[in-house]
Amino acid sequence: MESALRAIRDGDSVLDLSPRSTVGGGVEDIYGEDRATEDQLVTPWNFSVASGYSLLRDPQFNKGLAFTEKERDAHYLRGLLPPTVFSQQLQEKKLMHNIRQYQVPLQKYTSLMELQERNERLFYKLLIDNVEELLPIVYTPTVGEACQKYGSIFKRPQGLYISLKEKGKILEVLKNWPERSIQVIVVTDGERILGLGDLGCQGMGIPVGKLSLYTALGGVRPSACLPITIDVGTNNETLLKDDFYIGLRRKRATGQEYSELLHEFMCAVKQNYGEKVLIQFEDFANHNAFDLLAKYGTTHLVFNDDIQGTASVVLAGLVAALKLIGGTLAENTFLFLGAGEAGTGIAELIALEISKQTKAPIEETRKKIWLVDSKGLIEPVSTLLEAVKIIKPTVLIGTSGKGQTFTKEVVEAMASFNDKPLILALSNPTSQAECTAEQAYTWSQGRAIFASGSPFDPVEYNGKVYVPGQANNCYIFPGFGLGLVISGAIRVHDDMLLAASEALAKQVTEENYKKGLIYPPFANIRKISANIAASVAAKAYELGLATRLPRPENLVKYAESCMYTPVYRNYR
Ligand SMILES: O=C([O-])CC(=O)C(=O)O
Ligand SMILES: [Mg+2]
Repeated sequence: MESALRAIRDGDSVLDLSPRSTVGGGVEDIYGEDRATEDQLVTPWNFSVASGYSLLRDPQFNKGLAFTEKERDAHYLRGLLPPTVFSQQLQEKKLMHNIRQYQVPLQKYTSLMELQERNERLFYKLLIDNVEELLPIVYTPTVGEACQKYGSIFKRPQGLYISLKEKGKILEVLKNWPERSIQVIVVTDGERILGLGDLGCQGMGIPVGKLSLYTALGGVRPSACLPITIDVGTNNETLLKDDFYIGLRRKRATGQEYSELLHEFMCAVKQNYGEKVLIQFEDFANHNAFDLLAKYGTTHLVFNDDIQGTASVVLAGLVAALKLIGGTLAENTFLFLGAGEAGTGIAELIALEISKQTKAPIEETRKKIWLVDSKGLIEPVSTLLEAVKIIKPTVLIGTSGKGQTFTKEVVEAMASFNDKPLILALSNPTSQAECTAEQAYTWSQGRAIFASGSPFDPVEYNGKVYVPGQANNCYIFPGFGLGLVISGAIRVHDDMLLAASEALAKQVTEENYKKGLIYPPFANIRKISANIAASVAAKAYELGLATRLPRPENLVKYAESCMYTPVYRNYR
């Protein structure tokens, strides 16, 4: 019943997930409640029409001062609001004015989170209309600081917490979440939050932030998004001793204890939401990230943003950069600092793309790609600087999670044998960036093409303004996920990552290139996402992995028509 209501309410929704009619004219019992026997537990959900005071307290429906005179009469709001009626535009103007008064980014973050919990549509209106200004607040880098202080700033839960205490009961826990038509889950276990390390249960800020971008940038409706944190403990001693820590006070579970909880979770998700729910893994530690992707990639619709999303966004930047530096991908030599999720993911995708372009086997194409980790593992090279001097890469990519590792000497060496060295400092947040934009431009005498994971302001050097790019996976994952959702895809395939990459690179205009940009501006991100979604969906159909049949003819138009818009709805 609830999903039927939801489908009516969200006329602009991405997919109609209302219960299917059966052949006999009845309604399919998707949640198995009609068939439940006495000893099976069901949740006694009760849904009613919100009005009056409770309508003002419901973030999905609240419009604050924007309720019209007619709505105030019809919904028992008289006297509960001051007499003036504001437009959504005026509300937006007021809020942006207020947010700009705060000097401290974390204050901006908490005020935005409070808005999200008070008036969801207004929150998304702000985020969409002011994306370049607000992205660094709700997302990298401020979200990192928010996670570090999550215990202190925690007010209301914004997602599901599944801890070892819930072992054996995960399906029940999923049923406690008030929404049932879930299309995208972002899940973390908090072990490697950005480049900040193990933040345990406080990692929740990441799934919450990523999903708000799924809605704002990718147009997946908010009620279909579910943030989840799996709490198996933390090895962060500071948090374990912190009075305000919100998670389990124990060391991380590993081995069988860990994999059993995750397996129960993965099974419960599929059982509860079906085959087409996308599970995005986020900020797991390396070993678990690779294992989970390999283990569930063949049975579930899973996507690891740190491995696959980052790979796709970086490949797009490289393809675009070739317009500036010339040559083909295969003619370049790549050196990575950091052989974890991002480094390995990017390296593999570059090798795959080169192999497709040149028809050379991937074992061959991997040979132009070098990875160095923090211990300098390629014998006999022991430092990054030595590696740079010996390998003479054209492209240097930092994915080590450690700040200030692209030193002056390293950048100067890159600039000594490259006319336009391509330098990507991808570690997040800003404090972990391998070098700053200013350092890259100054040390290369303004010749570097630079992009970073976290945003940097434009830099003036020798009277010229350089605009750095932001090679962040948020260019890819919202559109990628939308493409999976609108095609009803049931598995992710590497060719979809290549399709997304290509679609993103195509969005870079001549005007952008003239400014030295290898990524398009975020201001157009919804159009970019629709194009990425269309390419990913097209690939899903081509590979026979799509279930939404027949295939819509114009996939870009279809993607656009599916995207959530945050304008207020009128209430009867
Ligand atoms: O969150 C971001 O900005 C990018 C990302 O996935 C990470 O750094 O883990
Ligand atoms: Mg991440």
